[in-house]
Amino acid sequence: MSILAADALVVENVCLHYGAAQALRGVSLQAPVGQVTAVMGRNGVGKTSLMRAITGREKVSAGRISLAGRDLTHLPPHARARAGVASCPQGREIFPLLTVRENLETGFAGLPRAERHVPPEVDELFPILGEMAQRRGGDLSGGQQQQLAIGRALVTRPKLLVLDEPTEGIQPSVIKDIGRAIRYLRDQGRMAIVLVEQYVDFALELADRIIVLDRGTVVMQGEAAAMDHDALRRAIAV
Ligand SMILES: Nc1ncnc2c1ncn2[C@@H]1O[C@H](COP(=O)(O)OP(=O)(O)OP(=O)(O)O)[C@@H](O)[C@H]1O
Repeated sequence: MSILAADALVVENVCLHYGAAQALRGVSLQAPVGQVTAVMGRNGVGKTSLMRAITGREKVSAGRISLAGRDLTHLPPHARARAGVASCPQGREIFPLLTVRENLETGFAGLPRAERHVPPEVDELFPILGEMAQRRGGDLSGGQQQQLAIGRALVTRPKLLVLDEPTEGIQPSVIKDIGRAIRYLRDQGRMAIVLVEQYVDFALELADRIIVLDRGTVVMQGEAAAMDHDALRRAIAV
């Protein structure tokens, strides 16, 4: 394994079980700050399970997860959030009855009082959130909800941003906005970004590193630019 930046996400030999069924079998990966690490693979290979292991929503049965040198493996999700882990989960989990503004403010919980404001980059990246500040989360389109989920994650000033299929069910113009936002956040160099993505062109456009899972194990990984894209497409083709 290569020598790591001290602020990276490091996943080592993680196993995860649902009862007797094993979803992850010794998965290891590293996601450095200032890079997008895309996790790809067919349906049901364990991508969401890996994201839930990283955010603490599922307990691992073996292995270790650390961020910036801090062991997170046995911390509950709220403690990982305080340690810098933010997630935009599959399904987005917007609070439908809260306003857009209130949804953003739910990100304040783990912050010191002086930092409880929405960072200006959220409005710059997603102006629609300002325009719709008083609308209920449930009234937003899927694409707007995805932007809100990313905005809410940014409110927590994360060191690690986990995005589980942000393009799923979203129209092309909003996919472009989301891609632009991810690229901007990567280039700011303040956070590691882990992206689960089925949409190959979007992943190839954004990813610095790609990891392919199959049946709970890593079957390909490397720098996106150096990868054989045809082999990649074959590895994830349904
Ligand atoms: N809560 C659960 N209980 C039992 N089995 C589960 C649970 N969640 C996922 N699984 C199983 O674990 C395996 C990995 O699922 P997971 O959702 O992590 O895959 P995925 O690659 O994210 O799939 P998709 O692309 O469809 O979201 C699958 O066989 C799935 O059926």
